[in-house]
Amino acid sequence: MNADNGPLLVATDLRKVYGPTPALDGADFTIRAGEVVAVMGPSGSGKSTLLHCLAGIVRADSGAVRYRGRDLTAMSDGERSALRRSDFGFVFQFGQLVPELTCLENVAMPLRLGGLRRREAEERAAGWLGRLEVADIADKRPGEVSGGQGQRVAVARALVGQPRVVFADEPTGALDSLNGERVMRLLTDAAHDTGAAVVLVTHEARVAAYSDREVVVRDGKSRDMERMS
Ligand SMILES: Nc1ncnc2c1ncn2[C@@H]1O[C@H](COP(=O)(O)OP(=O)(O)OP(=O)(O)O)[C@@H](O)[C@H]1O
Repeated sequence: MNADNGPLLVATDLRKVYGPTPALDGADFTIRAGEVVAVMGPSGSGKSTLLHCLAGIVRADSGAVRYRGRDLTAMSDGERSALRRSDFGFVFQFGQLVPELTCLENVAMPLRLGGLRRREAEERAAGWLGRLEVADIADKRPGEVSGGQGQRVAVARALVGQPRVVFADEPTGALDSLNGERVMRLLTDAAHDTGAAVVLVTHEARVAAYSDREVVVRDGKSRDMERMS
């Protein structure tokens, strides 16, 4: 199904309430392999909740999330975490690197957790640091590098395991515009090269400009024109 670039991840009529607050109120979403889709909308509209449901971090109250034909909402917690580790990568706004580890060790960590030997994991991690143009800070700890460098390390860590989908929630939110654009260019180039899809939550038009397509969320509702029957 995906070999011919069919939908990779499809969400239908997602609903989620937090107490009296409807965070999602009938949200649809579709992404294909290799596509970069920006999820846009005002603050509090439900963008992050949608991303968390798509990634299987949060379970929607109703609606379906199908990933390569499998319904995420019907999986056990263990199955969903295994899927997240094997198929998904994550980049958040900040605070995602382990402060005690070097940048190289941070990037190698997903591979080490997957059972790869240290030497091979670190060789691959070094390759990704080079690709993200931060090879020179491999031995520094996250507290010793700039915000832009740290985000490039986080992107390397998200991509090192060759995920099929990268979930990025305001990945440039803490960066100035020059560094933000650099991170977006490196993230989208790397994703296009590896064929990974990117779900990019942002409220900034200049960040969304790096996407192939935009989905707008308003009051927990999203319209996805690409939705397949
Ligand atoms: N864990 C939670 N507990 C309670 N309410 C929540 C929780 N997560 C989200 N909400 C509420 O759900 C609604 C949607 O939040 P969400 O974070 O998805 O919006 P957003 O569009 O990503 O916002 P922002 O752009 O400000 O990050 C908001 O009213 C928010 O307060």
